[in-house]
Amino acid sequence: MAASDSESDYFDGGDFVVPDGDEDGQHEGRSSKRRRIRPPTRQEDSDEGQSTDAFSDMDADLINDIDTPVRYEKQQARHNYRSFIPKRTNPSENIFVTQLTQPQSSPERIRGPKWQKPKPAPPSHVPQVTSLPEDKDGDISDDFPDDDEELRAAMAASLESFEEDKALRNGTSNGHNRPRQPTSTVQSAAIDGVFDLDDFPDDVFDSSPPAPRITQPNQAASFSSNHERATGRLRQTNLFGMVTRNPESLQDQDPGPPEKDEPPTHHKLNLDELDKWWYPTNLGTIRDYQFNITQKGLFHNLLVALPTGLGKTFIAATVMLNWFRWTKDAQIVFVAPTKPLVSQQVSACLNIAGIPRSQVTMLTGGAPPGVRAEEWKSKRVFFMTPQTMVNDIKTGIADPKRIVLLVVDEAHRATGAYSYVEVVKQLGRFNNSFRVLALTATPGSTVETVQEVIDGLNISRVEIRTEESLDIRDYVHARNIELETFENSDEMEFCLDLLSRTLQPMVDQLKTLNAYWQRDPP
Ligand SMILES: Nc1ncnc2c1ncn2[C@@H]1O[C@H](COP(=O)(O)OP(=O)(O)OP(=O)(O)O)[C@@H](O)[C@H]1O
Repeated sequence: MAASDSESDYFDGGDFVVPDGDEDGQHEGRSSKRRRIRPPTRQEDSDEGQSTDAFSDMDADLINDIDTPVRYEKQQARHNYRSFIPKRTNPSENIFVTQLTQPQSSPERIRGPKWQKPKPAPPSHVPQVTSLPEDKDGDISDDFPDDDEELRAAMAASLESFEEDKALRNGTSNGHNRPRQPTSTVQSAAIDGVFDLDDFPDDVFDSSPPAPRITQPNQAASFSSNHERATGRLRQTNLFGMVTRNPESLQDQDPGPPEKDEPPTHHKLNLDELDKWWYPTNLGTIRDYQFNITQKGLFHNLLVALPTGLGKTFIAATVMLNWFRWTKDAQIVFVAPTKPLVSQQVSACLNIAGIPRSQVTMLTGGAPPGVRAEEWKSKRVFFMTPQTMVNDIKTGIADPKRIVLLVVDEAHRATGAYSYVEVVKQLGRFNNSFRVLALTATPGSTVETVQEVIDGLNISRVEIRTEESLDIRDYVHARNIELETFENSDEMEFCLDLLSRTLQPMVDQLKTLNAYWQRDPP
């Protein structure tokens, strides 16, 4: 497989290219795919409105840093981005691939070598075998491992194709009209072992892609003449005349998923931004796994299972930034299970991505409904708990049709009747055009639990990495765990006993309500 093929597979079908020069070579393997572009100007963000004070829970430094136009401009200047422009309009297929270092392929495709005895060629193509040595009974000599007519036919076709290749490369013929060598001569050469290495295509000994295409000798010949003339490329065959895989030959056997026939989204799209997506580079090195997962998250309802500390928030912030830019007034909601987590994620996201502060708010149940209603009308990015979100949808404060992206933190909680599931259910009732990005470090201990999360959040694709995954190994720090066991002192035991006795009446009460099953307090 050519290097460019591998790379395009790696980048999800080579969908993203740099439109013009200014290549940035600082990240290996990406020089032709990415370029640094200028940060957004004030003009570009001019429709973002004014900042408000509804963000009272936020980090004071953060607010100081971004709450005035001048400071915001400075903050934007600090952000660096690269933009990626899809070559195709339908950049990725619905194929489940979790290890992006492998080429994308349908899961049902047979991998590894596959060999099938060639079927006999039709009579008109069956070569003469007059030159094959025979013993006195007319049988083929034992010098040949197999006396199979089909095998000889295959070998003849294979040799024929080498001749075609040679003729093509010498430019003496187009391979289609060239005068045919008498078959018996070709076979004699095979028997005498007089192959010229120059006759082999350059890539004939390259390691082949997994499953060679099974082609009949006569098919190989016709493939050669049509395909090679069409593409100007040589094909790779093995000694049995089978054509090995190449991207063109895959098309007829791996059509991919059917085209989706979806109605267009009701969200107002920002046509100027639709042809590219942005990837912040202000954190430093581009990490391949983050880049690949982010790209998937933009186009699929994605469950990301990534160990702690590997930058799930960065992925979320980048997906949010792009949906923010792609749409004109659609809303983005980031839900986290607790208020402290929500607050932490606001700061982290705003520090990473260049979403304008004036469009962001954090809504908690503590804010009066009037304030919340006002925020839902005027802001585009919301950080909140799922319970608040459900309430706001049910009370009509939030318009579920305006939501274009839902980011779910600690997504493993999305089971049973947890509010995450309810949020997705409520959104789905009114809105058939919203993306879900679910983040977790611990997707679940059983397949059933993970499936429940997938079902509960309408997930269509999963990206899982463990600490052993190849593409994250460089970023996982070795842990040195030292275990020390301490005995409780008498004083501690006394306190525990007192606490236990205090809790006992409540535990008994819970037991009678069938809400707790143990005899003693935990
Ligand atoms: N590409 C990157 N380059 C440098 N630092 C990064 C990059 N991505 C993330 N980080 C940093 O790694 C740290 C952990 O990131 P983050 O909190 O997003 O991880 P997480 O996976 O969300 O963790 P948790 O599971 O605890 O929520 C942060 O300090 C963040 O700034």
